[in-house]
Amino acid sequence: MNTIDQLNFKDKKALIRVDFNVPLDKDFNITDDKRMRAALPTINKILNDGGSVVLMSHLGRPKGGPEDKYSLKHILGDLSKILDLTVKFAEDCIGEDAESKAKNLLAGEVLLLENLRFHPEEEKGDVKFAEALSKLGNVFVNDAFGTAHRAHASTTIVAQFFPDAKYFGYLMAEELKNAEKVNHGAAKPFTAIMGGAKVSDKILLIESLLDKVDNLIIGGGMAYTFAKAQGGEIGTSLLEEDRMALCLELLDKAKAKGVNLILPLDTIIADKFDNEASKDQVDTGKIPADWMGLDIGSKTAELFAETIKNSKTLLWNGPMGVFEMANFEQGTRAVADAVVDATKNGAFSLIGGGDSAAAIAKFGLEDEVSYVSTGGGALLEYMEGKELPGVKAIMS
Ligand SMILES: Nc1ncnc2c1ncn2[C@@H]1O[C@H](COP(=O)(O)OP(=O)(O)OP(=O)(O)O)[C@@H](O)[C@H]1O
Ligand SMILES: O=C(O)[C@H](O)COP(=O)(O)O
Repeated sequence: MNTIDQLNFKDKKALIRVDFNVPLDKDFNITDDKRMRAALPTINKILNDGGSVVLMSHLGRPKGGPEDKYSLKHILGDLSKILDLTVKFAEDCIGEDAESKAKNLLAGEVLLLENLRFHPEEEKGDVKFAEALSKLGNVFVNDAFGTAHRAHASTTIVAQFFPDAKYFGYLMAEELKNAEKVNHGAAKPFTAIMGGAKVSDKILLIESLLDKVDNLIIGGGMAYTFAKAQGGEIGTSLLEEDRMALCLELLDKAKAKGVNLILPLDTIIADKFDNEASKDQVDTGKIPADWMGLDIGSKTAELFAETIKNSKTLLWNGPMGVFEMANFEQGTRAVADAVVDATKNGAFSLIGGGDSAAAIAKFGLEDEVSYVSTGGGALLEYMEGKELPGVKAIMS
């Protein structure tokens, strides 16, 4: 793998694609800076070699033009603090000002470019736009694992302007190494834990996992569509009616492939979507009308934990309930604790997806699992067996 270890960056100007798409609150405070910290080893290696760094990223999903709330200037202060130097800023990611700031950058200095997605050409993968970006450095480094599934100008197309000078950053290499441990040659028993809101987001992943795993645990909002498809009553719980037939198909496929597909037995129900709602615990297929399932029940938590603790490889994507509300976080916490126990007993545990990573961070367990990915969609697509365009562009 072509990583930055193969180059001494002395007097080089590295154009680095990072994924600084971090969550901001309404006052533009960063609520989780993990993705920024994860890029530090790459940036520091280049600076320590005596090189300079031009950072490019997107933030959010602007509608094709500048929008203040998506400006990367909001993260400039934190980035300077984390790097312990004053990061410079270019108010447009291409053009004269960016070019002259990049050109005048001295060894040890860092320039951050404004949000790439303020130009619609970025998401279109426009070649001219990519060429304009390529003028800002003489080596291209891709360290944006979280965005590697997008064939955008800065993640993919720009690489063609650096045929002999394109490298993976350390984060990218680490993410791929850990994802690979699960994707190929995972130690058995291999258990995947799927949760989150929707079946439709995870269909391809579930289908591809059925060829690899011994156990497939399904919790979270998506479990109610399975319950309803099996003839259960689910009240006002999350339901994707048009996916019920598919759920039955997945159950059949799991059976045919000898995969132990485990669904919730019981559910914590609420009379409204509110932390202060009235609560009760019932069997998953017997939820009264007007009540909704917001977490797995205690029997289910025990059942899931038992399977998890007996596993040697674990992939977890998606929370078991509405973990953001303290009264409905128990199931997710129980699964997190079981993943930690299994890891202590020698299992390899990979946590992926924005919300599962947020849950693990909320419980303070980030250092107790094997690896927490910075990727959401990118990790899912990789696990589905798709080639990531951002990765391919460096390899080819
Ligand atoms: N029973 C439920 N009812 C309603 N919402 C739920 C339920 N269980 C989980 N959720 C919600 O699902 C959301 C997470 O779903 P999502 O599919 O986005 O998870 P993820 O795969 O971890 O993250 P991402 O795909 O964003 O990287 C959380 O906000 C959580 O509150
Ligand atoms: O948060 C992510 O998953 C990445 O930054 C990609 O963002 P996108 O889904 O808006 O392309």
